[in-house]
Parts: sequence; C-alpha cells; structure tokens
Amino acid sequence: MGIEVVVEGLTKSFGKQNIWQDVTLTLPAGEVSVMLGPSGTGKTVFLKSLIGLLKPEHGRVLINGVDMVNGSEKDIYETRKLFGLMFQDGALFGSMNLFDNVAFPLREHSRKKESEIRRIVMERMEMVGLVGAEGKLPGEISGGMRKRAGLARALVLDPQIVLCDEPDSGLDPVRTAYLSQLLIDLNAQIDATMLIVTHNLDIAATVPDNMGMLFLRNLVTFGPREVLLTSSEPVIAQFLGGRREGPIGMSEEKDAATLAMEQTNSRGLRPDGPRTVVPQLEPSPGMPVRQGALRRRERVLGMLGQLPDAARTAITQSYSAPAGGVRP
Ligand SMILES: Nc1ncnc2c1ncn2[C@@H]1O[C@H](COP(=O)(O)OP(=O)(O)OP(=O)(O)O)[C@@H](O)[C@H]1O
Repeated sequence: MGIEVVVEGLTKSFGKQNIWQDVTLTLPAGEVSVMLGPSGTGKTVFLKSLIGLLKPEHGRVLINGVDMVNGSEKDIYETRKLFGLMFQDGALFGSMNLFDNVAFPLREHSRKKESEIRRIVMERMEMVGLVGAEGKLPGEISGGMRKRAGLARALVLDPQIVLCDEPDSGLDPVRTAYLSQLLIDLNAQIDATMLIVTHNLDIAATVPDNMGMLFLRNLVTFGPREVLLTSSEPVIAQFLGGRREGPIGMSEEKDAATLAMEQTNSRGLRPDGPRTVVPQLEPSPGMPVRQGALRRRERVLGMLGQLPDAARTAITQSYSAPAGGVRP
C-alpha cells in the first residue's frame, strides 16, 4: 500500500523570489491526487521538494517519519527509493532502447540478476502497453509512447509514491484519455500514493480522488475532488473553466483595474452556475478494485460535515449513484 505524505508549512524561495509559502496538505495513502496551477506557480518545484531534491527554507515533508527537508542525507536517500518519478518528456536516454531505459533503475539500484530484470521490465512494459516496442530507440517512437516508457521506468522499483510531472504534455486528447485510464489502472494494480501535476482539465475532472491548486505563492486549496470541481472561488472556477475572465492573467495575476473592467463588461453574460461533477474513472474491466478509492470513501464520508454544501451534495450523489463512483 502507498504511504501517506504529510506536508507542513512548506515555504520555498530562490534568492529573493518566493515561489510558495506555508503549503500544508496530506496526500492520503494510496489515493490519486492532482496539483493544478497556472504556469510558473512552482508545481515542479513542489514535486522536487517532496523527494528532497530541493530544500525549502521552512516546513517539513514527512514520509514514514522521515523529514525530506531537514532529515539526514542517509534517511532522505533511503526514503527516495520509495518514489517513482515520471518527468514531462519521459526523460529517456536517447541512445538506449526502451528495454534498457526501463531496466536502468533496476541495474543501478538493485542487485537483481538479468533474468529477474527481464521479467520485471516486461511486466511493466505490459502494464503500459509497450510490449513489442522494447527494442526501439526513444527517437523512433511517438511522444505518447515515450511517456508510457517513462511511466514504466518509474514503476520498476515498485514505488509506493508515484509523482508524475505533466504526463499529458504534448499528447492529443485521445492519447490523454488513454493515459488517464492508464493512471487509474496502475493505481488499482499497485495501490501507490500518486501525485500528478497537470494543466489538463479532463485529467483534473476524471482522474484524481483529491485536488489542489497553487496560485500567487499560496496553496489555494487541497481536498476531495468535489470541493474544487464545485468551488465558486474565482481563481479555481476560472482555471477549471479554462476562461480568460478572472484573476489569472497571461503573466499570472491581473491588475485590479483590468479585473474590475472585465467584471463590469461580463456581468450577466456568463453566469457562474454550479458546475457538474463528472464521474471519476473506474479501473478497466478485469483490474482489481482500487483500495485507495475504498479508503477514500470512508475518509471523505467521515469529513462531510466540514465540507461546503455543493461538495457535500456532489459526494453524496456520487456515492449513492448506481453506476460510477465506488461500489460499496
Ligand atoms: N533551480 C532553480 N533556481 C532558480 N529558480 C528556479 C529554479 N527552479 C525553478 N525556478 C523558478 O521557480 C518558478 C516555478 O517553476 P516551476 O517549474 O516549478 O513552475 P511550474 O508551476 O511547474 O510551471 P509549468 O506549469 O510552466 O511547468 C519559476 O519562476 C522558475 O523560474
């Protein structure tokens, strides 16, 4: 089962540039979470801080009792082995075929025999639908295949926490839909805690159990998917609606005058009614039941009283619907 990741009061700056401050959230064990945010709000910096590659100046990241910010280098190094990382471009070695790329972490970090390495690599290649392509070089395959190879490589060391940085970037909508299903199927199979950074609204709407958003150096919110999907918070509604109107501008924040003019001009034209919450993806037929989804159901039903009305209604409806949601 995946491991809970507890983030407490995390603040990161580069020199005088503060990236975000006082970020506090918990990635529940074995659940899938998504972090949204306009470009440049520090989502990648956040992922790197979770694995201890970047050092925030304040706060803690607790994983199995190890603080990835202030812990000893030895503890951080050991804990990092629990992670599987999938970078935006797959980050494959161009001169190695897919088999060797996927086998790389096993050859570097384990003492397994080649026969065992072969078994694991082929199993992961099958998980991501790449059997038959193992002899190809990264330059000979499509972007979508490269991403899936990156995902296979992220999985070879049996990670308990999987971080995916914009797994959809450069993919067409159909490939993105397949990738969304693949992420849910993987979660069903390995029960790892997953955090996906994305701008993709379809992934945000259909994949995660939980969602958060970074904006203007703060975590706007983090919680069950229904909280964000029904939120009337202007920045969240604008982002999830993919609209120009709202506080997010081309270079992150609009000035007050532009915002006021926009609100006057658009008054009455674009009512912000409650948005519909589409059902979350379920594992494909034949896949195991997602244990994270079962745990999430208990967790979220236990916190209903603390949630806004719209989210509470959406959660109650999704768990009482005969199809979709998690079957009891
Ligand atoms: N090592 C570094 N040194 C200095 N500044 C950095 C470093 N890494 C990132 N930054 C800065 O931190 C900010 C956030 O970058 P980051 O890549 O995390 O954004 P992001 O939200 O992932 O963006 P995008 O969605 O466009 O990928 C940027 O202004 C970037 O220039």
